[in-house]
Amino acid sequence: MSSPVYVALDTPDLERAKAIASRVRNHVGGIKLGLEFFTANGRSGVRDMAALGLPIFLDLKLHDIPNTVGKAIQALRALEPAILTVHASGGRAMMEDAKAAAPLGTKVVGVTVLTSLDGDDLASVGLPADPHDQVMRLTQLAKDAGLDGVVCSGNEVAAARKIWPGGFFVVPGVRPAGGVIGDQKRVMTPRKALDAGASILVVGRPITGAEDPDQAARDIAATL
Ligand SMILES: O=c1ccn([C@@H]2O[C@H](COP(=O)(O)O)[C@@H](O)[C@H]2O)c(=O)[nH]1
Repeated sequence: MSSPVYVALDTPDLERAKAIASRVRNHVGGIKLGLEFFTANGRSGVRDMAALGLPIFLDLKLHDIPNTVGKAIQALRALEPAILTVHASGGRAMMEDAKAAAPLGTKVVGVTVLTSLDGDDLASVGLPADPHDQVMRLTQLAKDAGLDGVVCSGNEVAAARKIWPGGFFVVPGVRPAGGVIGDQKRVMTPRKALDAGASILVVGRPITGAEDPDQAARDIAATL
């Protein structure tokens, strides 16, 4: 069975992304490319990374009016990513258009509440100050809109799975015990996040920022 770990290659440097991916490829299940990589390297960069042979998670977190998001996804269709993200807070119509525009084999998942946010952050933008409630609300909305799953933290995944037993749950904010937290506020260890119901785990800096990324990926894999 392939690893549930997707390594987040958050760099604008194509050669660095390729080098890390080549080093860790036997200990991860896929590659996650986000805005930093995509704005620097575009679709050709994604194709170069896909040539390494691992599934591609294109984490662009699209968030705009339904027509714009749908057209943006149409422009990405040829890349056939395994997973693609939109913000669930963009609303039901936006998510419906996103799913309709995506290739059949692409899982479209809705970002609920970013793992870098806590209750105070939510209150400061006028949302209910409980990440848990907001994640549940957006999980239900994503399900109703026909998406494939959601992104949430390990703290909410068990409850979200109760709402959506067949959903695909992406959990970032994953930190091996004792690791550096950085800008992440809602975190969990890889083992606990899987036990709580994550379908896949997203791990960036604990692997890419390690002195030996290969060993860091092995160490995480050994805990799963
Ligand atoms: O809520 C979210 C959604 C996406 N992410 C992305 O995951 C990785 C996490 O990187 P780390 O270095 O392991 O913190 C990063 O690419 C984010 O854009 C997230 O962290 N939280």
